[in-house]
Amino acid sequence: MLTAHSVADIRAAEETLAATLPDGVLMQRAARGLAEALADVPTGDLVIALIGPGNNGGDALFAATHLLDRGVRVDLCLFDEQKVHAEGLAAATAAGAQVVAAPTQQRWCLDAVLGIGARPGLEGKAADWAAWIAEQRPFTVAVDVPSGVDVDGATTPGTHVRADATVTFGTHKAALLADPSAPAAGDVHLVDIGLGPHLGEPLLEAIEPSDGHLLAPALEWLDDPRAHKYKRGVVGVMAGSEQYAGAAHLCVAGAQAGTAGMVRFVGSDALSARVVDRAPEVVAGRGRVQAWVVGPGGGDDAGEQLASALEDDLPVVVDASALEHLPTTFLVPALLTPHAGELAAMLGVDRDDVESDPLGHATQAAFRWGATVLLKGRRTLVVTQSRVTRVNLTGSSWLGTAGAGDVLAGFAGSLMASGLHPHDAGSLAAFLHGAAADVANPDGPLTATDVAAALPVATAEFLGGRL
Ligand SMILES: NC(=O)C1=CN([C@@H]2O[C@H](COP(=O)(O)OP(=O)(O)OC[C@H]3O[C@@H](n4cnc5c(N)ncnc54)[C@H](O)[C@@H]3O)[C@@H](O)[C@H]2O)[C@@H](O)CC1
Ligand SMILES: Nc1ncnc2c1ncn2[C@@H]1O[C@H](COP(=O)(O)OP(=O)(O)O)[C@@H](O)[C@H]1O
Ligand SMILES: [K+]
Repeated sequence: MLTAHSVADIRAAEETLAATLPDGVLMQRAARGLAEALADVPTGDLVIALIGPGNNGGDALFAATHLLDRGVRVDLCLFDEQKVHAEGLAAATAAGAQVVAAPTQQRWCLDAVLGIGARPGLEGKAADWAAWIAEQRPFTVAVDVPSGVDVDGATTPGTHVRADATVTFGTHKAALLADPSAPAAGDVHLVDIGLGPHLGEPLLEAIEPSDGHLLAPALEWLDDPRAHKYKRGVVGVMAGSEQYAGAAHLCVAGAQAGTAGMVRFVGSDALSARVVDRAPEVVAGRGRVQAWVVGPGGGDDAGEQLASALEDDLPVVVDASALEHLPTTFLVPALLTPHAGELAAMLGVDRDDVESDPLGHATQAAFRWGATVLLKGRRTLVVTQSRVTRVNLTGSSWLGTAGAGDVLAGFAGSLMASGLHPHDAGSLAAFLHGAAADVANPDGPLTATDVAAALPVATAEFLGGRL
C-alpha cells in the first residue's frame, strides 16, 4: 500500500527522528535525494532555484551544492533575503550559485518556495514565479510539494506552482495523490529519509499492484474442497430501465466479472428477458443474494427498488438514480458510488464545490450517511468513517466513457457478495476497473464493455502479482 501522512504526523516523526541524529542530517538526506532526481540536467546547463523562507528552501540550497559539484550552474531567486535558510545560502553561494533578481530564460527550475509549512496560495514574488513557470515552461521539479497547494486537503484554492515532477521526502502527501492538486505535482518520486518507523496511521493510502492479498477475504472458497457457487456469493442487480436498458447489461457484465458465483437480475419482465438473452448465466427474479446493486441506469422506480433491497438487511451498492432516494442513514454495510454531480446533489451543493474539494465532500457524505462513499473521477476516492481513506491511481482519462460506472457498480457488488467490506470492495473495484482499462487499451479509446471483458484478466494478474 502506498501511504500519505498528514503534515502534523510528518512533523512529529521528523522531530522524533531528528533527536536521534546529528543536526542537519535529515536536510542533507533530502538534498542528496533531490540532487539525484535532477541527474538528467546536463553539465553546463543552468538551473533556477526559487527559494522560499523555510526549510523547503534549505533543501534546494543544499541540493544546489551537489549540482554545482558536478558542473551544473545554479541561479538563486530569494523570496525574502531576511528569511532564508542561512547555512544553506552560505553553502550554495560558496559552491558558486549566483543570486539573481528574477527568473529569466532558465530551462530547469527547482520550486523550493514552500513545503509542508505552506498556507495555500502564493502572493507577490512567489505568484510571479508561478506565472513565469506557467509561461516559460522550464522543466520544473517541486521540492517536497508543489508550492502553494493545500498539502493535507489536496485542494488548490489559490495560485500554485504546476511542476513536471515532485521529489517528496519521507512519505507521500495527500496533495500529491488526490485531485485537484495531484496534477500540479507531476511525476512523484519518494526519497526515503528514514521517517518510516516514526510515522503513524496514514491520512490517505493507495492500493498498489503488490496488494493482491486484499482480495483474500473474498476468495476463501478457493481452497475449500466443498466450495460451490453459493459459497462464492450471489450478487443481485436492480439496474436499467426502459430508457437506459444498456445499463442493465453493463452492470450485469461487471457483476459477472467479479468474485461472486452467480448473478441475479431483478427488473421488468421485458428487461429481464433481454438481460438473460444476452447473459444466459443470469438468473432472473428475486431470490437469495448476499449483496444488492441498485440504481445504474435506473428509472422512476429506483427509489422503490432501493427500499425493497434494503428490506433484505444485506450489503448494498447504491449508484446513479438510487442516490436520489437515500435513507437518513444506513443500517447495513453500504457503498455509495456517486460522481461529482451526484454527490453535489446528495449534499445540496454545486458540482464545482465538490470538484474543488473532493476529499472534504466525500468525507462529509460518508459521515452523514454512515456509509462508504466512492467518489468517481480521475482519482477516485473511497471514504469510510474509521478507515483510512483510499485514492485510486490506476486507469487513464480514457475510462471516462459512458457506462463505465455501471460496470464498476456491478463489479463492486460482486466483491461485496463474496464478503468484502464496502471499503475494500469499493477501493479494489476502482483499482481493478482502472487496471482493466489499461489491459484493454492503455493509450486509447475503449468502451465500458471492453472494461468489463478485461476485468477477469486484470484480477488474475493482480492475484498473481503480475500487474
Ligand atoms: N523538518 C525537517 O526535519 C525536514 C524538513 N524538510 C523540508 O522542510 C520543509 C518544511 O519546512 P518549514 O517548516 O520551514 O516550512 P516551509 O519551507 O514550507 O516554509 C514555511 C514558512 O513559509 C511561510 N509561509 C507559509 N505559507 C506562505 C505563503 N502562502 N506565502 C508566503 N509565506 C508563507 C511561513 O510563515 C513559514 O515562515 C519540508 O517541506 C521539507 O522540504 C526536509 O529537509 C526534511 C527534513
Ligand atoms: N478523467 C478520468 N480519468 C480516469 N477515470 C475516469 C475519468 N473520468 C471518469 N472516470 C471513471 O469513469 C467512470 C465513469 O462513471 P460514471 O460517471 O458513473 O459514468 P456512467 O454513468 O456513464 O457509467 C468512473 O469509474 C470514473 O472513475
Ligand atoms: K516546494
